[in-house]
Amino acid sequence: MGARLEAFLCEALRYSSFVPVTIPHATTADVQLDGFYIPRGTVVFINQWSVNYDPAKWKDPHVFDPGRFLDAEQRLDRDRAAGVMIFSLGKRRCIGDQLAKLQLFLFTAILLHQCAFEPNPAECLTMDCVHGLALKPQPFTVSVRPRGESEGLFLGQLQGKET
Ligand code: HEM
Repeated sequence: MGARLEAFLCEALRYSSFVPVTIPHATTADVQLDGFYIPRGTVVFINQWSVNYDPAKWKDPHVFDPGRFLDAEQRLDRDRAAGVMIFSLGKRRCIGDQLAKLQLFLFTAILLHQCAFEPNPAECLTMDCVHGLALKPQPFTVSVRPRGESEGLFLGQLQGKET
């Protein structure tokens, strides 16, 4: 279960690429890179979206497929997971990446364990987003209800039993 959730989150980060380009930086010296000359003081971004949708790196990049991160034994393929670029690269890469991944895992696991989600049938779901430094989903509504009431799966009930 843990590996499947991790794979799902990797694919959500790759597919959404919700930080499509990184914070701008500038070169501090003239740079020669892959045949390109970049003069000192040039503003540069990393296009994370293009890395996450590179067909040479990802099979069918426009398909949402968490299974691409699982190996034959259904374990998380850590090399492949590390290939997703959302926290940038280099000296100024995000320092909160491990904390962010941990929070995403716990947050999603608890929500999925405790709640059932249903989309609003009156709304048409879309991957179109509101553009900015980070991409945000278009406004949408969702029904959330507690899961497993009769089975006593609620966190509060479980905690109540322990005390
Ligand atoms: C999924 C969540 C997150 C994403 C996608 C993300 C992504 C990024 C990106 C793309 C950068 C820019 C790197 C660059 O300048 O090239 C960045 C920088 C940074 N992030 Fe995050 N971040 C996330 C969560 C967090 C968290 C939870 C923290 C702190 C606890 C954090 C702290 C920082 C800091 C301090 C920088 C600036 C690093 C520097 O300029 O040296 N981030 N992040």
